[in-house]
Amino acid sequence: MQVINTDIPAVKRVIPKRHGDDRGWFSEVFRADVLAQAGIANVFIQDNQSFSAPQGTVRGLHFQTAPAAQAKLIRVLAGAILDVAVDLRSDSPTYGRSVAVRLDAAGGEQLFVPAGFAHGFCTLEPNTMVAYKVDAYYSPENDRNLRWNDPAIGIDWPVGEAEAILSGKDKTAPLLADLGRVF
Ligand SMILES: Cc1cn([C@H]2C[C@H](O)[C@@H](COP(=O)(O)OP(=O)(O)O[C@H]3O[C@@H](C)C(=O)[C@@H](O)[C@H]3O)O2)c(=O)[nH]c1=O
Repeated sequence: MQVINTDIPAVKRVIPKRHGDDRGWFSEVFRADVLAQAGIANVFIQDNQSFSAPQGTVRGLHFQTAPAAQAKLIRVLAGAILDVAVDLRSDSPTYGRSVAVRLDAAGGEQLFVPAGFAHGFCTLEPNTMVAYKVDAYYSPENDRNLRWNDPAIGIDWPVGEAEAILSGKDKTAPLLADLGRVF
């Protein structure tokens, strides 16, 4: 398992090793000790899974505020996504900047997104299944969102507003400038 910093070093790519043979492959997809050595010592306590039928589904951008702020470890079980993290740490030199990484079932790469970031993804294939671990329980009172295509963030999404499929609440999410200090 390799752990590689992205352009925002707190967000990390996690690349599990695959042991291939005639049957297929075997992979350790979660190793607390290896991740801790690489600076990911979070205790994950909830596993989530979502299925998106249409390609071009956008979920996000989402985060939970304190005391329920969540770190997430994301992977794709079927299909592919462009996975995005936006830095919302107000004292960060990269505040408002984002990183985007392709995650797919074929490659098995994962993304670690710490607390202090908004997270979202766009499905790049139909019938995409995403699984992620979080280190704080779901808390509807602390659940917040941020506009996926806020020009102030400038994420290079693979779909435009006309094609993207979003939940009602994500369509009308606040802009970064209207969020205030959240972390
Ligand atoms: C996130 C979540 C939702 N729910 C419920 C609330 C609602 O009725 C239904 C669907 O919720 P949402 O529309 O928020 O689901 P979704 O848009 O898939 O939300 C997720 O998006 C990605 C990008 C994330 O990063 C996640 O943390 C989460 O916010 O599931 C839970 O019961 N537990 C949870 O942990």
